[in-house]
Amino acid sequence: MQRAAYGLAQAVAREVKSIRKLAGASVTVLAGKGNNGGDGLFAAAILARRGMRTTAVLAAPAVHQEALAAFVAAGGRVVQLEAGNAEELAVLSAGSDCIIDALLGTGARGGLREAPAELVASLQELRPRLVVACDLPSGLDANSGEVHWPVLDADITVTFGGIKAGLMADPGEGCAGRVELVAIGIERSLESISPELRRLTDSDLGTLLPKPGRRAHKYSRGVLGVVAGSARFAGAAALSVHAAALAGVGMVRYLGPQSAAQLVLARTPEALWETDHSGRVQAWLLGSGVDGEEQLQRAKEAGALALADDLPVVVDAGALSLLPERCPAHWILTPHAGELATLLNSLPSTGEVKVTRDDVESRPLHFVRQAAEQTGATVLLKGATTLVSSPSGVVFNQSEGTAWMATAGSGDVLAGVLGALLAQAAESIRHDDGAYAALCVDPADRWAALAAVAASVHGRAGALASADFDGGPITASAIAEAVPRVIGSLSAEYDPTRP
Ligand SMILES: NC(=O)C1=CN([C@@H]2O[C@H](COP(=O)(O)OP(=O)(O)OC[C@H]3O[C@@H](n4cnc5c(N)ncnc54)[C@H](OP(=O)(O)O)[C@@H]3O)[C@@H](O)[C@H]2O)[C@@H](O)CC1
Ligand SMILES: [K+]
Repeated sequence: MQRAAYGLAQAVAREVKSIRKLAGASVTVLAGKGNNGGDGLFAAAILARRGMRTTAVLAAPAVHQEALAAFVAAGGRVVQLEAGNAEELAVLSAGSDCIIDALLGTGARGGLREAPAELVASLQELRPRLVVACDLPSGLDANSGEVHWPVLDADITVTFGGIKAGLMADPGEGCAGRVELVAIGIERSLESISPELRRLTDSDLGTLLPKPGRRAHKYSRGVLGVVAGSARFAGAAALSVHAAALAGVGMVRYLGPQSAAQLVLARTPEALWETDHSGRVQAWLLGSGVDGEEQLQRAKEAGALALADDLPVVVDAGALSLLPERCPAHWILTPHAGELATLLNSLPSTGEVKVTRDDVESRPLHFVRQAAEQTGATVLLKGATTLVSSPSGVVFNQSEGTAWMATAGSGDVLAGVLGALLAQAAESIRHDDGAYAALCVDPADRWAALAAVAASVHGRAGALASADFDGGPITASAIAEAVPRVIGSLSAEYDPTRP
């Protein structure tokens, strides 16, 4: 507890010092009855000894006794939250330079209630200057990221021992601000526990990104078959094919109506327009912008071929209604929240109660796992934080993008990037050359890991494209154009171990 409190106090002191002098600055700790409140009070005691004006708002009649005694001994002021004074204390708290939210931690059941809920709801409206959450924002479920409102949005969450899954999955991640990890001596014992969620780092991405061998040629690099776009949504075809080409695929075979093919070839002359399914491919991308009987039929035929040949497939948008009864794990579905709700409702196993888009947005981790388990496919749920669930229940998540990426065509670019990675890795991933094993990714979860690589590359490309405009808005085309730079920055030019 002392290590946790010290780490929390250090983070608060650093942040306050970036705005004003520490001595004389004010901090209010909102303290609940459990050890989370204890951490907050011990941290505030350290800050009081460093010259800060400290106030503790006690949210329960009895709080951590030792921590309260330390706080009082350090000169802290104590006020008791009661029915009737929540608004007054919200105004008092919002006037301080920093608020530490230590109401509830990992021992919470459900969210804030009664006076603490009123206090936090009022505070949220008052927009405090700086909020630091102790371990996690109070009201957030540490294991799932589900949120019991009201929650005080944090600028920084200082979390102890390990990053909780709830800080990496929406909507929780959206309330947590920047997450900082403080070591408290339990890290070794956590190593044997398999994590609820995995996030790939720069070096993981560098390891898993497919790279050509030195004597590679276009066919050995992987060919992607694409059934995307339609006369109505020709742009989706152009974007997904272009993104696939930029993500390093050996070649793209495009199947679709002439009007869409013209746009595809104008944008990506490297692609081939095919009029039947006979050309060899290593992976398929089906569905982005697919509309109308004729193009749906092409997607269906490609899906049947992929099943027969045991090839990996990206199943996007319009093709999500074409799933076989049971998909293999190397079929990667890429729905957004609304599409995932529709997909779940179409499955016989979902039952009577319909899933809505709001349900998926409130419990994305739960529903992405459910979809993967019920379909047998790997499911990539698009969002500010993208979650990828393997049918085994192992979930990866990546969150490198920017809000500007919520723009038309962004999903088509992601589908293209993922298709390109699948085509390149289709062979090597099955007999892992060591890369997946080195990262402790089970064979069953390799497809999910590769999909997470695609989500990360896409997110990073969006962030990079926006940075080119000083953080300004971007188009889906700009995301695609940034993909080679992201891949270049993460991986070597070629793999010396491959022919
Ligand atoms: N684990 C570790 O190794 C370390 C943990 N550390 C710290 O401990 C924190 C976990 O502490 P914790 O277990 O005391 O839980 P916490 O959330 O503070 O209090 C829960 C208490 O409140 C109550 N309560 C429950 N729900 C409620 C609700 N909705 N509304 C109101 N009350 C509610 C419930 O009491 P009950 O009502 O059951 O009597 C329960 O006893 C963790 O987040 C981290 O900060 C660090 O110091 C480092 C080492
Ligand atoms: K907290």
